[in-house]
Amino acid sequence: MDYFEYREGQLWAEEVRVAELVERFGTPLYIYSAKTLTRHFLAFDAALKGLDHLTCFSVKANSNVNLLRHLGTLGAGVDIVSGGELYRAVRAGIAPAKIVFSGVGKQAHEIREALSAGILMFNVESSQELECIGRIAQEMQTVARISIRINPDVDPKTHPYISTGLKENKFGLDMLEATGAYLMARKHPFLDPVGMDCHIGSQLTQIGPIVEALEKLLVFTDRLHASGIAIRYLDLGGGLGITYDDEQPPLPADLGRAISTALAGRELTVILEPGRAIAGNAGIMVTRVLYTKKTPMKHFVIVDAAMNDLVRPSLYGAYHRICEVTPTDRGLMTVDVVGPICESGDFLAQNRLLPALAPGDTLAVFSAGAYGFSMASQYNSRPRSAEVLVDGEKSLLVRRRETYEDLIALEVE
Ligand SMILES: Cc1ncc(COP(=O)(O)O)c(C=O)c1O
Ligand SMILES: N[C@@H](CCCC[NH3+])C(=O)O
Repeated sequence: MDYFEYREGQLWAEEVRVAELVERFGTPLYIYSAKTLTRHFLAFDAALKGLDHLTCFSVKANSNVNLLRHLGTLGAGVDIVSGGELYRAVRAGIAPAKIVFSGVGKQAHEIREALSAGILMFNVESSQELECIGRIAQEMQTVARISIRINPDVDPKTHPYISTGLKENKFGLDMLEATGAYLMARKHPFLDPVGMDCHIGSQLTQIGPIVEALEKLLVFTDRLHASGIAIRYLDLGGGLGITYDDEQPPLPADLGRAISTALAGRELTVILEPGRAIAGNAGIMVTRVLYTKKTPMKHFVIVDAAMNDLVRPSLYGAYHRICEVTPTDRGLMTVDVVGPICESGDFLAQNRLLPALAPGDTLAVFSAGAYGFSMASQYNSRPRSAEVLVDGEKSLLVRRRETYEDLIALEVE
């Protein structure tokens, strides 16, 4: 459930008219709902009630500092995958003790930065990375808490580009190699193996694969326990899907119940790293129709947002619901909604039934709060859009629209 709704013949973001935000800030425009973020974050918190737990929002889904700060005030930790994300998290006031660091290619300077900050733990993705963290921790004379990311070889039944827990994927270690890594870490004076991690994929619409992975991990923690390695943190990653179209993904409460059942009697702190399930339906992107165009084959609606603003349709063929900001009763037409970028892959929707549109109309692209702005680029030298955070009747510009000067600011002329 989210707080974008049609009332009095127009679209509202909480208590603010979307049309008013468009007048103030222009298009393309990302609009987030603070109440929706809160609701989704608290749903995870409630789902894990009764268990020691930490919900670490996945910064890659939406890395706006203001949004991170909002989640931080609710008690969120974060999952980061780069020094840049660490920088954002610290700027947002996230307690370092609530930060976990994932990713297959952590660089030496990023490891140093994370150790200096005092993060909770590194989710280690290879034996070489573990050695590197050990070396750096020794140089810095500090102990690095680590968790090994296990690749459980479970099919998450999602888009192949965002499936991460199959043995052909680059993520994590298989259990044999992980055993060696844990034994190495146990002996190392500057490594403390405190956790076990897995993240099998994103936009998961079934709970079964997560439970299958969890059960494999629990068997492994028992084996390690027998070798004197006590796992304290079990990080199950993110991955819960959201409704873009007609999917009915499991709710955080379903996941919570499955975890509680599987963990019965164990003393583990559970960490989850949701990104999309918290931010996805807490954001929309608004765009304006520039032109319409009829060819012998198709009707095109050319809008001012493009694949540089929201790449998911082009990259994954992803579906995003698109509706008029101010609905009309014009007749329906099948159209492609396309952007100004010089690529045929630049579309927001294909063969979509929409009311006959005209230049100047505004459209809301829903479910754009996760992997929307965070994946935006300046391709075709298009300044990136503005972002606004709405909270009740208040609206705050949390990132201004880029200018032409911004486009070349880092270039050396
Ligand atoms: C390690 C890790 N944790 C968490 C997430 C967040 O996933 P999601 O947005 O599907 O919850 C991702 C992205 O898939 C990830 O790679
Ligand atoms: N970027 C993806 C999700 C990838 C998750 C990253 N591990 C999306 O837009 O759906």
